[in-house]
Amino acid sequence: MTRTWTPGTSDAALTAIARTPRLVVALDFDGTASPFVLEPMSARALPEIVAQVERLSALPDTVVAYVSGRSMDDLRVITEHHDDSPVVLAGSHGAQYWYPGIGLTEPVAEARDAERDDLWAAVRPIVAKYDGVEFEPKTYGVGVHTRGAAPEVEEAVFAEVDALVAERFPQWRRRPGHHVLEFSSRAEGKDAAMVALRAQFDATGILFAGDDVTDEDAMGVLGEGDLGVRVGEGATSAILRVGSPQEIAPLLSVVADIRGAARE
Ligand SMILES: O=P(O)(O)OC[C@H]1O[C@H](O[C@H]2O[C@H](CO)[C@@H](O)[C@H](O)[C@H]2O)[C@H](O)[C@@H](O)[C@@H]1O
Repeated sequence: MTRTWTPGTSDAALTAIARTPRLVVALDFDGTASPFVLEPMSARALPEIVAQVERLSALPDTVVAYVSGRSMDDLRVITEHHDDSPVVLAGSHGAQYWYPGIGLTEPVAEARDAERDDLWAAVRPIVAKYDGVEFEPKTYGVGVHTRGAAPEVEEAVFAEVDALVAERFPQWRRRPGHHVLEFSSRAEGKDAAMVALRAQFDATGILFAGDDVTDEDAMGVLGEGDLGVRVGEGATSAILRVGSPQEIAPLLSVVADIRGAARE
């Protein structure tokens, strides 16, 4: 049963995750660390969340990761990430990883670049026909954005792209999101990212926060000792729910306060 967390209140689940011996704090980016904006590459994490990410990253046995559907190159830009950062990145819904001291890890499977280029070439003219619809090239596929489009336009362009992919690229994974429809040649979801981060850092607990359908892949593999936090409305298997990205900063602050005090 999901319960709503209100900033300024205590919660046993936050206390428990803060006290886990080796903690990974994994944050979805768009809609969780960053409020939605019209232009995808202008999205940035809220400054108050960045401050808590820095606090948590400085604590012993504590790792912070952004786990996103963005391609890694774009994720590094919008998180203002640098080569000396302690922050881990998982991009392309868990198909790409950047670790401190290691950098970008090798892809675990071949990219299907030629097929992806064919997909781009087929999708671009569809997108161009509709007002307010944008094309996002992605390392393993494509995103079709409709945040700036009328509802009937969104319905029409998604139907047309769906029909194209069903006919020519039927194996590609479909992911609907907030005013975006994506297709990827890679099957990994954020569940894979939880497995990878747990193994990489020998985590005894993962705090994962996310706002979207794709984030429920991650929520679904959290277990005893972990904590899922859903941002905003929607069906979820998370333990806690907050109203908006603005409530993620106080939540992280509670965890950092308890964890910092326990390690003094
Ligand atoms: O896994 P996430 O980090 O949540 O990424 C999911 C998709 O987010 C991006 O699109 C969303 O955010 C945009 C910027 O705020 C917004 O304009 C758009 O309407 C949203 O759907 C991103 O562009 C996609 O590549 C991500 O997969």
